[in-house]
Order: sequence, then C-alpha cells, then structure tokens
Amino acid sequence: MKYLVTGGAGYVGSVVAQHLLEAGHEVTVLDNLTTGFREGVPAGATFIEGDIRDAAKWLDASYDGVLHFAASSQVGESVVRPEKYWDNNVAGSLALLGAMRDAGVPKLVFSSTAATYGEPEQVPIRETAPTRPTSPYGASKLAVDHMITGEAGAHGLAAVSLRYFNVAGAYGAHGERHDPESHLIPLVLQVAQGRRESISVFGDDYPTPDGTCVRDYIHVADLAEAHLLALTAARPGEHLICNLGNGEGFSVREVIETVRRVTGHPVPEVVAPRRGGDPAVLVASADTAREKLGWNPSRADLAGIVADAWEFAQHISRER
Ligand SMILES: NC(=O)c1ccc[n+]([C@@H]2O[C@H](COP(=O)([O-])OP(=O)(O)OC[C@H]3O[C@@H](n4cnc5c(N)ncnc54)[C@H](O)[C@@H]3O)[C@@H](O)[C@H]2O)c1
Ligand SMILES: O=c1ccn([C@@H]2O[C@H](COP(=O)(O)OP(=O)(O)O[C@H]3O[C@H](CO)[C@@H](O)[C@H](O)[C@H]3O)[C@@H](O)[C@H]2O)c(=O)[nH]1
Repeated sequence: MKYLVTGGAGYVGSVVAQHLLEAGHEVTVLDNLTTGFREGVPAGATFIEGDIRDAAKWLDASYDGVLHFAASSQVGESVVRPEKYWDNNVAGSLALLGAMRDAGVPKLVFSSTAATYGEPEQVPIRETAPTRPTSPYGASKLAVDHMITGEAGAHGLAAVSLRYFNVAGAYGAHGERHDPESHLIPLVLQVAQGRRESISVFGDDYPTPDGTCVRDYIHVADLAEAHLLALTAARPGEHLICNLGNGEGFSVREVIETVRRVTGHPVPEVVAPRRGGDPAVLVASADTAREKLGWNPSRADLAGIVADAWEFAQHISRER
C-alpha cells in the first residue's frame, strides 16, 4: 500500500513511517520541518518538504491513505499563542481533508490527543468522557476530530483518530527531539547528561498524591503498532476514536526519580509555577483500542521506556 505521512520528520511520525516501511508499504513524508528534522525521515521514504496546507499539490489517487501527524503540539505554547494552533492544526487539517476528498484518497489515521478531554471527571478516561479541553491545543485537536466525523459521514472517508496520552521512548535511530526541547522526559534526560542544571517542576500544588501532574506514558513503538492496526480496522463512512495509553499514571516527580534510577546520574529539581493549560491527571482506558484494533501494548514499564529514551539521548548528543 502507498501512504502519505504528514509530519513524518517529527518524533511520532518518523517512528510510524519506519514501521510502515518495515511492513513493506510505500511511504511519502510531507513535512515543513518547523519542528522536525530532515535526518529524522526514515531511509526508504520519499521526502517532500512542504506544508499540509498545500497538500493538494502532491496528493493523488495513487495513495491508499494518509497518516496525519503534522501539527503544533505544545500545550503551554498554545495558551500564549492560540492563533498558531487554530491556523496550523485546524486550517491545516481542513486543507488536507479537502485535498484528500478531491484526490479520492479513502483512508485517514489522525493523531488526536488526551488533551481533548481536559480535566477528567473519572480516571481512567474512556472515549465517552466529556471533552472540555483546558488548552487551545486540545481544543484545536478536538475541532479536527469533529471535522473528521463530518467527513466520514458525508463523504465516506474511512477514519481513525488515535488519542495518544504521553508518548515517550525511542525506536532505533528515531526518538523524541525538539529544539529547544519542550517535553518532560527529554528535558530530564538533558539534566542527567549535565546539559542543563536542573529540571523545573511546573507546579507542586495539584490535587495529586505528591502535588505534581500525573500522566500516562506510552512507548512510541507500541503507539506505532496501533497505527498499522488502525489502517486495517478503518471502515468507509466510519470514524473510530481510540485512546492509546497504558492505564497507569506517573507524577512528574516519579518520572524524575525514574530517570535518576535508570541513568545513575543526579537530577536537581526546582519547583516552578504551574504551566498554563495543564490538567492535573491524564490516564487512559485503552479498552476500545484493544477491542476494536486488537492492540496489545507490550512495553508499559516506565523504567524501560526511560531507558530507551536515554539511549537515544546519548546517541544524538554524540552526533552533535
Ligand atoms: N508527543 C506526544 O506526547 C503526543 C501526544 C498526543 C498527541 N500527539 C500528536 O502527535 C503528532 C506528532 O507529535 P510529535 O510529538 O511527533 O511532534 P513533532 O513536533 O516532533 O512532529 C510534528 C511534525 O509535523 C511537522 N509539521 C508541523 N506543522 C506542519 C505543517 N503545517 N505542514 C507540514 N509539516 C508540519 C513538523 O515539522 C514536525 O516534523 C502531533 O499531531 C501531536 O499533536 C503527540
Ligand atoms: O520542564 C518541564 C516540562 C514539563 N513538565 C510537566 O510534565 C508534564 C508532562 O509535560 P509534557 O512532556 O510537556 O507533555 P504534556 O504537556 O502532558 O503533553 C504531551 O502529552 C499530551 C497528551 O497527554 C499531548 O497532547 C501533547 O502533544 C504532548 O506534548 C506536565 O505536567 C508538565 O507541566 C514539567 O514539570 N517541567
């Protein structure tokens, strides 16, 4: 099969593109390199440096589907620059869906997020939970989910939205890398490497056992496997929404402690003010993904996830 992977020079997109290639598919990556890296695109994929808003230039009926990762994805930034999120995520996805419709591309797998739920009433969070995002990022992703539901109903698109919880870990040469770094695990690893003095803990007065935010960390390779299953499960005219997480929450402090244990290095921490837009707790029920996709994540251990991320962090700093 032939797939377009938007955002395939970024963290999750590059790992999924690599899995698609390993499964024998033909892959084209479309990425404007705003947060991704040219060297992140897996060998064997065709690369187009371009924007999803111009997808019509490249999409044609030879594609069997699109895996849509390209987005702006930082919760905190979205609170201070909401317009960027409406433009890139919502207007960008609208253009992409239009290009798919015009070209007759039948299938879509979309990177949605736990951030669509906001502060949950019940944990673990099921897909039927209320969607009340606490950040413009989450709101923009929820808007795209609604757009996709309409597209499936009106025009027969076969679609799956995968609501990732916190993606972590690495897969071979592909791992989490942003410049400047913005995500918790790679930042804590930079402290362990001595590249940063300390990690800021954004708020220690949340209603959680140790006062810091709790997240459900999912290995990027488990996540990638769900995308391949979603391509098989997608049905014309239907929009399936599945959470992807391990169902276990770890606090910011527990993540920092795990990094100390795995790396054997000291990690000084400093309590800082809360970051805008952060819910206190996000933990998934992934029962729908297990039932509808046949997904069976096998890399749930946080220390193992951190160890893979650590190996990747060491690899990229040797390259610098
Ligand atoms: N990392 C996580 O924990 C997480 C959790 C939930 C959802 N997601 C979603 O998964 C997707 C991938 O996230 P990531 O962590 O790999 O981020 P990333 O920033 O590493 O990757 C995003 C990629 O999209 C590209 N891009 C952005 N806007 C574009 C545009 N207009 N046209 C073409 N390319 C564009 C960037 O250059 C980058 O390569 C995003 O949609 C994000 O919202 C990520
Ligand atoms: O220097 C830091 C960085 C982060 N955090 C905290 O660590 C937690 C995790 O933060 P981060 O790694 O930035 O991830 P999230 O903000 O939880 O968002 C990720 O996970 C979401 C799903 O839960 C996705 O939608 C987003 O795209 C993805 O960035 C949050 O409580 C942050 O406030 C800190 O305390 N210090």
